[in-house]
Amino acid sequence: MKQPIMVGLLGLGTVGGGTLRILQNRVEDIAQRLGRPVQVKKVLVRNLHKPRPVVVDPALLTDNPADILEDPEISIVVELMGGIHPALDYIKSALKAGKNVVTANKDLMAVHGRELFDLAEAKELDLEFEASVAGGIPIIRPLKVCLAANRIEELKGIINGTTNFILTKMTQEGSDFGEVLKEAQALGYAEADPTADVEGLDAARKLAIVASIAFNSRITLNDVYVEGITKVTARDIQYARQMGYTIKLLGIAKEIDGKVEARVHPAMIPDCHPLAAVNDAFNAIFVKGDAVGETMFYGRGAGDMPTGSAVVGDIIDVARNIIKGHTGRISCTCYHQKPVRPIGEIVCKYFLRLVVTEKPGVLAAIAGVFGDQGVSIQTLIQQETIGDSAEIVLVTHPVREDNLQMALKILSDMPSVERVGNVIRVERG
Ligand SMILES: NC(=O)C1=CN([C@@H]2O[C@H](COP(=O)(O)OP(=O)(O)OC[C@H]3O[C@@H](n4cnc5c(N)ncnc54)[C@H](OP(=O)(O)O)[C@@H]3O)[C@@H](O)[C@H]2O)C=CC1
Ligand SMILES: N[C@@H](CC=O)C(=O)O
Ligand code: NA
Repeated sequence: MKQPIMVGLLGLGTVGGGTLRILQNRVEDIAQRLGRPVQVKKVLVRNLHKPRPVVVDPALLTDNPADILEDPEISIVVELMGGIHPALDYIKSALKAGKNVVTANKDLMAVHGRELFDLAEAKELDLEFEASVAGGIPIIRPLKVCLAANRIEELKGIINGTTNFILTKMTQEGSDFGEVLKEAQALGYAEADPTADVEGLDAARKLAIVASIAFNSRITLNDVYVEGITKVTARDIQYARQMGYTIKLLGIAKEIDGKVEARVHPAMIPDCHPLAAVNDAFNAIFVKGDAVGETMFYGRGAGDMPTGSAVVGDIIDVARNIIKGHTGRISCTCYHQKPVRPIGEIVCKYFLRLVVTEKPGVLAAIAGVFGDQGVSIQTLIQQETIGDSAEIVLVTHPVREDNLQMALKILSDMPSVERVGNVIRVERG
């Protein structure tokens, strides 16, 4: 057997554990596929004495990054630590030292992607990151390779497992938000800081990465409009069900008239939409291309083995490129710089819940404000009296977001409007 391809792992937590387990389980098959074995030479961790989720020879573990970054035998560095620092410096050092890189780190790729690609390109090295978006679901390579013939028009999907798990349990079992979040953390779905999941940042990072590839234009985290799920209440879910809708945290990116729109927020989607049936920690992404039409990618978006599956797929691909002497073949595909459409310019329907003082003429006054701002009401769902107040629940016709926000601002300043209960965008499908 020929010399092994040597790998250094940075991190042995949830994803590192899954990755190492798959490499151990598939060692012979991988060697057969490549004609050369892949061997993990060192694994960087913070705490050498912590129990590990996988059987690992203690001699492999190190807490010194130089044992990997400065080892000339290691040709693939696999970064599974997460966060920006020190992961960014380690990846840059690896690339500068001529090592190929595989990473699952969306925090980094959504902000520092350009810089890392420039380094990799200059050295003709691979920088692969399939696990960074939608865990085990193949989406980066399909967009870069299999769908390269298309002009992508739209991407729409559920790209955060933790929030989908929480919303599913709240919808199906009426569970409490905090309890389900703890469960998602125990299952290894959540980020080290789960605020990134529930506030929509994790999904926004993933959307920035896939939108950049889909529209061949660099979209960074700052370009993505973000709202998380913390304001979604049992009452919103109950109204959605009554109307035949399901609430999901969606990532949506579109190119319209040369501008790219990228947003992450809770959305109501019809129960008959395929995304409404994507439950628990599963993810799904719709991609619409001008030649292929609609495609949907579905699977597990988080967890040790599914994410490890994507990481090991990248390792095998990089190893093959090393063997054939053509690393760096598929690099950055952002050769345009398209303007980003501000959220105020989007047009959609809105579900609104307003709490107002119960007295004659209030509904007419609200309708007047909407009329002045060009917001037309499609359906008045409910007007329920609660003590001295009334809850008005309605869905608008499609309207520009700027107009809706102006109407809400005027309404909030009216003494008879006690509060805006919630505003949720309604996606038609
Ligand atoms: N969890 C998931 O389902 C998914 C995660 N990802 C991404 O994968 C990456 C890893 O996530 P996950 O496995 O969940 O994270 P964990 O927190 O479970 O694991 C992180 C690992 O990195 C090590 N580590 C962290 N910081 C340092 C440091 N400064 N020096 C040395 N070692 C360090 C930790 O060491 P020690 O164990 O000693 O503390 C630990 O082994 C992240 O970028 C995440 O966003 C992507 C898709 C899905
Ligand atoms: N925290 C993430 C993990 C995968 O990227 C999620 O919940 O989807
Ligand atoms: Na993926």
